[in-house]
Amino acid sequence: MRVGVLGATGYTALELLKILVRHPDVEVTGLTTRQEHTPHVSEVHPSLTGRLDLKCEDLRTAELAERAELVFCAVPHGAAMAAVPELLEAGCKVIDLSADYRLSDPAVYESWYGLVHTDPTRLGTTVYGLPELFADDIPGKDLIANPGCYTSTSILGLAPLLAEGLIEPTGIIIDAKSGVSGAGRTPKMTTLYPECNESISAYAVGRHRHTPEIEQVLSKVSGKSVEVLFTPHLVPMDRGILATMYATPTEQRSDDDLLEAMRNYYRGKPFVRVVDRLPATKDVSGTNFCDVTVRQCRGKVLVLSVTDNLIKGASGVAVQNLNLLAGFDETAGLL
Ligand SMILES: NC(=O)C1=CN([C@@H]2O[C@H](COP(=O)(O)OP(=O)(O)OC[C@H]3O[C@@H](n4cnc5c(N)ncnc54)[C@H](OP(=O)(O)O)[C@@H]3O)[C@@H](O)[C@H]2O)C=CC1
Ligand SMILES: CC(=O)N[C@@H](CCC(=O)OP(=O)(O)O)C(=O)O
Repeated sequence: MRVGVLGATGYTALELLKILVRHPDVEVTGLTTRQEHTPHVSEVHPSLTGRLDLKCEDLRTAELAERAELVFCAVPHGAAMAAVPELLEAGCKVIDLSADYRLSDPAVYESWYGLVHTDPTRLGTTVYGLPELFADDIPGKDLIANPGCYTSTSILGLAPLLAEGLIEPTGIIIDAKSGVSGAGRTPKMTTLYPECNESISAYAVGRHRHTPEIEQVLSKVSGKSVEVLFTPHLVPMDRGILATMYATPTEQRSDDDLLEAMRNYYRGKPFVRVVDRLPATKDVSGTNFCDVTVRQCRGKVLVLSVTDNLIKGASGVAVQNLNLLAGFDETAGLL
């Protein structure tokens, strides 16, 4: 399959390209940037030197659609919805790494993102590309909304317990920590080295836009209205997310019972590992794995979940979605 990347100079694009160049069923045929001087991809991403011989070009959407059968949109929200309709109309399949097609209600999108959605009719019908939950909906689709990084990490930890009715759907606390690459390569004050090194801080308290995404998906999984209090933190490391989550059990159960429920839920899912140990971000760094565990402590259920924000949180799951969409082996390029 010929594939292109819109926004090829960013961090998720780099991780995508590192996976795609070793994918047996894919050829990368188009890369875009808004930069006028058409840099070779190895200038932008030196680690790709000798692995991909292609320039990043300021291609029009229609030109990208001519070069590629499927396009990964690795641009910020807002920019994605400006390109996706034209790509689809030109016959391309699209996997959108941004948040533009994840929420099902345009009004919810507008209130959390502060933007009017310019393609609202596709919300609600677009598949949410978290394969561990929605794999059956992905094959053959034209557009996949790739999940957010905090969201996947949190949802994969909580979904089995909610689906099996083992925890209450309200009062769930998600305390999540992310490495700085989660904020992208585009410079921002908060991600300057002296601002974030040797420091940990919470941000977007009570108003982070992954809140409605987590609630939407977990409500679908549990069949009940799920409410979470989600607090993200920036930690001084390159990559990785740890979500520490607290919930009220519906009845007291042993750790072994809870772990067993998780293991049953993820049986046959190659990228979720239910572990006995307390997982660390290093355990999954550079991989498409999500490691999860669960404990019962002082009358609460405690769930720990880790991912690499750029792989299982973005580019790895995007390739997993490509594999399912196109009928390739689900793990192709990813193990
Ligand atoms: N970083 C992460 O861990 C995760 C990111 N995501 C999402 O993936 C997408 C890409 O993120 P990431 O790679 O981190 O971001 P980066 O900031 O690293 O890269 C974004 C890319 O998009 C291009 N770009 C920026 N603004 C615009 C615009 N207005 N129109 C067109 N192109 C633009 C830039 O390229 P140029 O300047 O060369 O044109 C740049 O290469 C975002 O939607 C992000 O929210 C999702 C999950 C995790
Ligand atoms: C550390 C950091 O800044 N992380 C990003 C989340 C990245 C992500 O998944 O963003 P989208 O949902 O927009 O795709 C943030 O909090 O905005």
